Amino acid sequence: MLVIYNTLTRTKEPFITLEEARVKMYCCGITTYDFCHLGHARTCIIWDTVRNYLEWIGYEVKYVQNFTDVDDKILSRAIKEKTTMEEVSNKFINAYFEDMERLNVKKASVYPRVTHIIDDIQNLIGELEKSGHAYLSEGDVYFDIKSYKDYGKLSGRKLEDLKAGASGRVSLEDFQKNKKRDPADFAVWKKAKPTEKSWDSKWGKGRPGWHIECSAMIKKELGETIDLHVGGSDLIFPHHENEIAQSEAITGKELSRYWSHNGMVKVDGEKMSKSLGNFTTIRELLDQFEPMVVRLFILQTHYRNPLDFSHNSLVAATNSWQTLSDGLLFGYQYGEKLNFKNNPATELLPDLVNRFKKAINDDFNFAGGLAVLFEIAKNLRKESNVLTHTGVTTLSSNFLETQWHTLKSLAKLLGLEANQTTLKIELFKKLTDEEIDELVKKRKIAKNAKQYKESDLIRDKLKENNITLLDMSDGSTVWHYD
Ligand SMILES: Nc1ncnc2c1ncn2[C@@H]1O[C@H](COP(=O)(O)OP(=O)(O)OP(=O)(O)O)[C@@H](O)[C@H]1O
Ligand SMILES: [Zn+2]
Repeated sequence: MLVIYNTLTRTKEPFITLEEARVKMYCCGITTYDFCHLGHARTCIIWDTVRNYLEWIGYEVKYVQNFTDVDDKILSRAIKEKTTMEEVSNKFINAYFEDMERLNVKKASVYPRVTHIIDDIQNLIGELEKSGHAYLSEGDVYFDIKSYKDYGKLSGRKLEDLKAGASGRVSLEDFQKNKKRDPADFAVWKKAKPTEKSWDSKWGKGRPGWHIECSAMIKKELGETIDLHVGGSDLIFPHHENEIAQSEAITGKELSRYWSHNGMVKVDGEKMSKSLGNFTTIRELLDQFEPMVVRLFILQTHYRNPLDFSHNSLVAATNSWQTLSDGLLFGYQYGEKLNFKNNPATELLPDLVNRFKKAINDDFNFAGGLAVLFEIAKNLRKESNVLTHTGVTTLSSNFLETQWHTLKSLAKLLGLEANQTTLKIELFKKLTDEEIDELVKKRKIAKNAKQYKESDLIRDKLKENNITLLDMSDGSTVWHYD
């Protein structure tokens, strides 16, 4: 039985869905004003893996992730680059998909964008206003926090603390100017300056506030109550608290049964973030490390804990990936010699599967699941050494194939794959310098054409031949033997 830590109740609870065998899941996505960094990658990889797992244990999952494509930061970038918010957003949404594909993050079922659902957002604000939960003030519409008695239930914050501005995130300015009734009231609709991109509304020209978009998107795509709402822990307050207030004030029903939050990626103890300038973009990272190394690095730490990023921690993950990929490549290397049947319907080894499931069923302990995979990978590597040195193995071919198949299937579920390629590079064959140069050239062409799967594959294949590539700042690539 799967149990999940619920931020709302601060306990682990059995996961029981609203409808049998179905999960309605929502994740707060990115604001589209820059390339994604490792922090964003963590959030996306964790919830992608959760979604894969839920599907594997038999749920049909509708997974919705939004793009915030209206925001002050997008606007200021558009002004700086003399372009539109739409252009800026499109560029970074495309970049997002490229990065995620490389990290093996599956596409969500739907990606709503703020600019596509302005009508729904306005309708929701209209409902809030009509029911006395929101009020118009000088062109802005604010949510009236006092009108919702449960405010603070997710974060455990008290309204009195918020009033005192204790959180440091509540703007007192509008309150002091008498625009807001309460310091903690937040904007659901913001009046636009004449030069800004805006939409007509009954409150005048303006744009939606940040929090209201998620309430509107959830309602539109998933309904009044969902099973699982996820996101980074930095969003618990105020964003998720405000989502709850807006949605529940109207429906009187809970917005989500379970609230799950992943910990932050940190650098020297501080959140990796654009504003602090301590971030490493996914693409920068993938110039140095294989995508699977990044994915493994993330899954090795429990999702609720903070994750410290350093170059050395990724080097350590590279070594772990080497072990795992040795196991994952076993059948490709020796399958022919050992007469593997390659039957996709091969049963997985039940004992290993049960241990893997037991770990993950305990609040998505992927690290526990990985421990099972490492055990299999090490066994296979041992056999691989025996085969290389003696040419024979004492274990039955059937047993080895089932182990390999189990490893491959469970690793795939975690998004970890060491696929054989259509590229004709023979494993462990000594490549000539010319062959290596040719492959480096091919990789560059693939990279320039944004065919990252292909370019990553070439680098991985060279790595398997103990050749490391270094991308230099002048755009050239040099290689050396490890
Ligand atoms: N350092 C981090 N570690 C883990 N998750 C993060 C981190 N930074 C942002 N996220 C998550 O990524 C998702 C998208 O966030 P969003 O686009 O709002 O980022 P952001 O807060 O603007 O980023 P930044 O703080 O770098 O400006 C959210 O679920 C958020 O919780
Ligand atoms: Zn949200």
